[in-house]
Amino acid sequence: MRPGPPEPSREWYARHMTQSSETGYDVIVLGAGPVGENIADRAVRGGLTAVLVEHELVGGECSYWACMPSKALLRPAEARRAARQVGGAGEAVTGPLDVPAVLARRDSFTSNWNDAGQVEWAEGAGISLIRGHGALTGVREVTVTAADGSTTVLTARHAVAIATGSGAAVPDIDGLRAARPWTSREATGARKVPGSLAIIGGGVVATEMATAYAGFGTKVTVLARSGLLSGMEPFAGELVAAALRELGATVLLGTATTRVTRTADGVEIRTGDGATITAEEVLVATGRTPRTSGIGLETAGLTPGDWITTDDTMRVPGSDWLYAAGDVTHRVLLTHQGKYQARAAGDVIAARAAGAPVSDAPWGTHVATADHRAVPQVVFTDPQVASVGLTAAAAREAGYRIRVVDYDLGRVAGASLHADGYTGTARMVVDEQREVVLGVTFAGPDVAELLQSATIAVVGEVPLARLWHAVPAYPTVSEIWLRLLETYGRPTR
Ligand SMILES: Cc1cc2nc3c(=O)[nH]c(=O)nc-3n(C[C@H](O)[C@H](O)[C@H](O)COP(=O)(O)OP(=O)(O)OC[C@H]3O[C@@H](n4cnc5c(N)ncnc54)[C@H](O)[C@@H]3O)c2cc1C
Ligand SMILES: NC(=O)c1ccc[n+]([C@@H]2O[C@H](COP(=O)([O-])OP(=O)(O)OC[C@H]3O[C@@H](n4cnc5c(N)ncnc54)[C@H](O)[C@@H]3O)[C@@H](O)[C@H]2O)c1
Repeated sequence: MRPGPPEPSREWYARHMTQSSETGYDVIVLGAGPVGENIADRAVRGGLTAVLVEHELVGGECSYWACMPSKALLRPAEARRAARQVGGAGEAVTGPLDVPAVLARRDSFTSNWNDAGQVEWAEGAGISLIRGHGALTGVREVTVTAADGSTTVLTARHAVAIATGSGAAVPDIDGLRAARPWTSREATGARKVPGSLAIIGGGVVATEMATAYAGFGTKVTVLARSGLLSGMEPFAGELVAAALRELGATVLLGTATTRVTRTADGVEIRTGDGATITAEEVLVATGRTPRTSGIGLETAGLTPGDWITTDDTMRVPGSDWLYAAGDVTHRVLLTHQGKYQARAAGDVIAARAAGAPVSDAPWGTHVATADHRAVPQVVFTDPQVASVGLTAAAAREAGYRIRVVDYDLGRVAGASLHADGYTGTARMVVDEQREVVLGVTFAGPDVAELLQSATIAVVGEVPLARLWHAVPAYPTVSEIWLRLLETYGRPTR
């Protein structure tokens, strides 16, 4: 079962190539994922010309093999669960998921792995596009090799921005590569669901895909070498592990994978404690690797295969023309944060080109300050986990004097109305010295939309005394804010 989109053919490349005699642009952007698109867009809005170089699909990983298809696979089971958790409605939802319909809906979100819509958007935004593999070949110079082997040398008047993203990392586990494992691409692009699926990893991809496939009725086994979602508050991973087990998945924590073998029936996996797990397919979900090989980094004094370090304006230190943003920088591997970096990069490139003032102090127009301590993320498991800012452990490690406030989400009136037997936890991490919120985590059904309130509190460094005046409507789940504030106690200053 090797699902997913076919590689674009030569004819396809030829049909979609933007023919252009123009090879000089103000800005060249390598990689047309969500981040590259936004760098180009901001540069054009700033009065510059920009070209995107893309060797696969315009829209990148997020649109075709990551955010969108994964959420499309998760949402139907979540909607079904939500209805079933409300007495009176649940009785009307008795059948299993219609898996072919779920896959068909997923296909509509990936436009059947056709990027015509995104190409149209780029054209409308005044951005040029060149199909092919791009590589730096000199200062402000990129050479693009098309599928037919022809090359075009592009020169940039102001900047080259690298937004080539990341690919799935396949760790050096005995036999794993030879066993032809699924990566996130096959898991999000599957045409049929396997009867059983083993998942190596305990992070975001592992937990989301375990939730999706368990919801389809696949027999899922998660092999996590430590806990689940280990960078988050501990209760998040515990809640997700319990929910996965309730869905029928086997969750093995503290379990190393030592060998993987493909057999006639699927795969056989040996664990560190000597057990053998069998499954039809194995998904490796153990993090990402930068797409920085074969893109000429050495011409700029950087090391191919490494993540690219930048300053907060996304410029590579020591260079006045080379920028990078998105996954390839390893700052934060999330679409929304990469696009935020892209807006800073596109705007600062335009400002520098115009000789305009650059606002690069923390929280200025041209910097991605939030990357350091105000990153929002939703894990779309069921229950969901939504977090922003520092966890208690990270805040302590950073030297803050903190107070941790926990509250049982199920005790909030709006939550009990939202779902019968609502179970969840909220945590607020407070900087005791300034009495501002450093981080918030919500874990529970449908908490995703609560997150932006927390992000605003963290980024705005809104004093708790003022937050008392942000009154949540009754009876919404947002009343969790009132409960957290009451539990902390009203500041007197
Ligand atoms: C399964 C999964 C689910 C995810 N879900 C979410 C989510 O729900 N929310 C979220 O915020 N993030 C999510 N992410 C992370 C998100 O996908 C990435 O953070 C995001 O795609 C990064 O965008 P990017 O533009 O930096 O890179 P990419 O999306 O990887 O795009 C890079 C582009 O560059 C092109 N390219 C690379 N090298 C070259 C070259 N030499 N020449 C020409 N073109 C080149 C590639 O073909 C690609 O189109 C998920 C990731 C995975 C794996
Ligand atoms: N909803 C979302 O926002 C979303 C969804 C999916 C992915 N993503 C992003 O994509 C990125 C990649 O996700 P991911 O889950 O692959 O990475 P991750 O970093 O979240 O998790 C990697 C997991 O693999 C384990 N691991 C690493 N090396 C291993 C090895 N050699 N053997 C066994 N286990 C090993 C780690 O312990 C961890 O549990 C993440 O940074 C994530 O933020 C985001």
